[in-house]
This record gives sequence, structure tokens and C-alpha cells, in this order.
Amino acid sequence: MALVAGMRVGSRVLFRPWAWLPGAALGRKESAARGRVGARGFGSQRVLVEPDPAAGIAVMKLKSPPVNSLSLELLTEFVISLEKLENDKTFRGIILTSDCPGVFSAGLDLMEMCGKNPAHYAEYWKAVQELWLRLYLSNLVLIAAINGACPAGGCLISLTCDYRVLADNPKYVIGLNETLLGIVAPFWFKDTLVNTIGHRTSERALQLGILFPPAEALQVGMVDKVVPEDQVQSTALSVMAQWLSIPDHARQLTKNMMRKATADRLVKQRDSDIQNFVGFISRDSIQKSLQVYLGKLRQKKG
Ligand SMILES: CCCCC/C=C/C(=O)SCCNC(=O)CCNC(=O)[C@H](O)C(C)(C)COP(=O)(O)OP(=O)(O)OC[C@H]1O[C@@H](n2cnc3c(N)ncnc32)[C@H](O)[C@@H]1OP(=O)(O)O
Repeated sequence: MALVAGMRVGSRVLFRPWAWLPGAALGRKESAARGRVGARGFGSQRVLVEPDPAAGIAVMKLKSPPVNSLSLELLTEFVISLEKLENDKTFRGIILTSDCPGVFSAGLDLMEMCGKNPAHYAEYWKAVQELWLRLYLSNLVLIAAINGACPAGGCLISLTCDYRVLADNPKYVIGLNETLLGIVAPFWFKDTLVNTIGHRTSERALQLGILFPPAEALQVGMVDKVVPEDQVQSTALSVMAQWLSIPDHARQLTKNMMRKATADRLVKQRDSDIQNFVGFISRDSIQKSLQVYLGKLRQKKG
């Protein structure tokens, strides 16, 4: 089946924001062969990939200073790196972490959602959806090694992982704090949280926009383990070894069984979800809220 900017995964056609990139028109086999990751690191400007082919894993580090906010560029590079690893049968797991000190990811890039036109908002939201779908349905074992603050979209990324290890630092808060910005987490952010910490805790966390410090995050189940900062990476590696001891086909089918219905809800209404986002974010009142929030972030420094 010929698809110009879409790729069939199961019964889904996924958007390919990088379809214009050199090599994108190659056949799957040729492309996979050329793109084989091997033992040397690869990546892009904003996403570093450190492969360990012998162990079947790669460490993926977000590197978009100062705070790994999820710009269109970072989202696109993230998806490309993920696809490379997914297509290379050497790899069974990814440890996802940050290369920016003190911040895992500041979430969606507020500059992408302020003062732009509807076409830009639509393109941006499609890229956010795409990253979520790819991460949430990934066949690989994904472990989040959370070595910094993890609000909103940063938290969402970690929630798509199979396991979360958080560094024990009171500044490293985690949660979906959208209401604090005067915006609303969409249904698939909410579903991802409910699937992780349950309905009642999610309702309270979402309405109040709670950013949980490590001990509370552990208590509500937002993360699976809290460890001293210098042990985040080693803990993620030992957790990975445990997950990789399970036969892939059985684990993957089980993961898919647990997650498919949630992902399908978005797949079935991607376009209307984009329209909702564009309509909501374009409102004058929402633009004003975001500007006020950005102003507060900047003031914090002064
Ligand atoms: C409408 C549909 C719903 C959409 C769903 C939305 C999801 C989201 O993810 S919205 C984004 C929510 N994110 C946040 O609330 C986090 C905001 N940032 C912070 O709280 C902090 O920056 C921090 C804890 C992540 C890091 O603190 P610190 O190390 O002290 O760094 P600074 O606050 O000084 O920030 C440095 C620099 O970066 C800018 N910045 C921070 N976050 C974002 C962001 N999400 N998008 C764009 N830019 C961001 C910040 O303004 C500073 O900029 P300059 O002042 O120009 O240096």
C-alpha cells in the first residue's frame, strides 16, 4: 500500500511529520537497513541516543535546553529516533531520560501555543498526538528515568512508559498541572493518568493541577520507585533487565491488550480532537491565561 505521509501500524495510519526527510521514500527494508542503529550513538540535535546493542537497549536523552519543552522540532526528532529503534530488531527496550539538569521535560512548549495561527496549532497538536500514540503503543519496554521536574506534557510522556523511576529531590515534582495554566488536559491525557493511578486520585489531581513531590508521587502510584538521584540510571537498568526477562511476544500482546482501547479512542477522533484543540487554544481568554502564566515564569527569575 502506497502512503505518502502515513504509515500503517496494525489497522492505524500514523502521521509522518518527517515524510519529507531524505530516505523517507525508501522501502521499509532498505530504510531499516540504512537506518540500523549499531553500536555507535546516533540521534539528532535534540534527542541523543546511546545504544547498547549487546544488551538490546538504548538510552534516549532529551536535550533541548533549557527545559526540554516539547517544541515541534523536539516532538519530530523524538518520533524519528523512536521509529529507528522500533524498526531495528536489535532493540527491546529504551530508557528515557533528560540531558537537561534538573528538568525531565517542562511539557508542551508554551511558545507553540501562543500567538500562532490555527494551521500552526493544528500541525503542533497532530505532532503531540503522534508522539503519544507511538509511545503508548510501543512494542519496546519503555522505562522513564525521571531526573528532574516533570510537569504536564513531561508527565504525560513518563506515563506512557511501562515503569517510572523518579529521583528523590523535592524540586522534581510530577503531575498534570494544566488547570493551573487555565487550560484543560484533553481526554487522552486524562485516560493515561486514570489508567495509572485510578479514577478518584486522577480526578483530584487533575482538578487541582497537583504537582506531586517524590514521596507523594510514589504513594499515589504516579511513579513506581523513588531513589537517590545518583541511582536513577542504575535502577532503571536493573528494572529494564527484569522486564526483558519476559518473552517479548507475551509481554507485547499483554501490553497491547491493556492499552489498545485507550489509544483507539484517540485514533477514532484525531481530527475532531485537533479541531477542539485549535478552537480552545485560539480563544482570546486562553491566550491571555497562557501569556499571564509565561509572564509569571519569567518573573520568577527577576
Ligand atoms: C489546551 C489543551 C491542553 C494542552 C495540554 C498542555 C500541556 C502542557 O504541557 S502545558 C505546559 C505546562 N508546563 C508547565 O507548567 C511547566 C512550566 N515550567 C516550569 O514550571 C519550570 O520552567 C520548570 C520547573 C520546568 C523548570 O524550572 P527552572 O529550571 O527554574 O527554569 P525556568 O522556569 O527559569 O525556565 C527556563 C526558561 O524556560 C521557559 N519555559 C519553562 N517552561 C516552558 C514551557 N513549557 N514552554 C516554553 N517555555 C518554557 C521559561 O519561561 C524560561 O524562559 P526565559 O525566561 O526566556 O529564560
